[in-house]
Amino acid sequence: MDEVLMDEDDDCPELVPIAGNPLSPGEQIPVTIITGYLGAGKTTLLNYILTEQHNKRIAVILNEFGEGSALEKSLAVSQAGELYEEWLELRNGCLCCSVKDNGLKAIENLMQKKGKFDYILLETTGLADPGAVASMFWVDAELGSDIYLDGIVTVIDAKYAMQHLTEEKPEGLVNEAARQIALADLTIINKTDLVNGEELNHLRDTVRSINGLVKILECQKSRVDLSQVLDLHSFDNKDGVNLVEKLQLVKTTRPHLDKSILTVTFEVAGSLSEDVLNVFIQDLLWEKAFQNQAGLPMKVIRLKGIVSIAGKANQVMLQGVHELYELDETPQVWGEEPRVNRLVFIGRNLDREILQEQFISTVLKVGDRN
Ligand SMILES: Nc1nc2c(ncn2[C@@H]2O[C@H](COP(=O)(O)OP(=O)(O)OP(=O)(O)O)[C@@H](O)[C@H]2O)c(=O)[nH]1
Ligand SMILES: [Zn+2]
Repeated sequence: MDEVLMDEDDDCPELVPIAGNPLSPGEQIPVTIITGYLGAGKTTLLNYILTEQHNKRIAVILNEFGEGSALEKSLAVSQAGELYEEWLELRNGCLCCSVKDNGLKAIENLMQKKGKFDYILLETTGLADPGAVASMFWVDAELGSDIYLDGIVTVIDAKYAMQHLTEEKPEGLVNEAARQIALADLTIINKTDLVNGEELNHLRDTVRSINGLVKILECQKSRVDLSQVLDLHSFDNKDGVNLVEKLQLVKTTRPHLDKSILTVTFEVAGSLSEDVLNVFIQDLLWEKAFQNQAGLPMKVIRLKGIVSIAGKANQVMLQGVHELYELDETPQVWGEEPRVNRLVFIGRNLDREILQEQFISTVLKVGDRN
């Protein structure tokens, strides 16, 4: 086991070099964020992935507030069934905060010195907002990092999830368990041994009512098919699945819980001016300018879409997490059929009709329909 030393004069932990292949430039490594409420089964999932037979060299970052020094974070690397462990020493003990300063850099340094990982899994603490962690990796990838965000996986405790989801929060505060589901690209309902079929159905319906986009797996002891967890490509379009087809299957949901998060989706034909589309998104995400019928501001947690930009032959993908969003041209070319913008919003106080009207009046008013 090698020590990772923190140089007092340096923001970045210094890592003890170990022989390995240096990272070849331009090759990006996926990171999957594993989130979920306290005790849901995140660590069980990571341990399962580390010990399961696979041909990937997976680095796992456990972000636990354990006993003992909160300044040490374990970084486990599994290769060909063998487990290596590294320690990341983080200045303020919280990976969510320190990833930004030095954690990410530490991972990159570790790869430079120890050789490339094929995959990184990062467990966030039970109460962390995965959106904040996700945003960092996302922004960093844009800046030419070696790492890209593959997806957010939320582990759900079959027995206690409903209790967590229905917990009353002070006005204005988001229920953390619901937020973790809203942000998920994949949810794993774990501990199905502790509930009956009826309870499981109710939980599944509730998860679906929050996030109309998410894939749901069910298991015990976090034993899931790894091919369903890794390489989701949730933030890019390299999974080979046509996003248009995927988004077409999404339905606007009815909230199961009071004041809860829900999914809203609509489609509008025509092509948009990119500038005006930016105005709409910024009004929604940054200015919180749109209100529902009760006069409450719409708050979007996750946003996904395919839009048609006037003058562009290719489809453009829209992705958003909290206030961060991105428009990205895809390799997919629009066909002969009329172009349709398809958007999916997950958040609070969302009203499909009002949102669609706002979209039409902001974005299509400039008369550049084709
Ligand atoms: N009955 C039952 N218990 C499980 C199952 N999966 C995990 N557990 C247990 O649930 C407890 C919590 O599991 P962890 O994997 O530590 O959960 P975690 O999400 O990492 O927890 P924190 O890091 O504390 O938030 C452990 O005692 C596990 O053994 C399951 O499918 N059924
Ligand atoms: Zn854990």
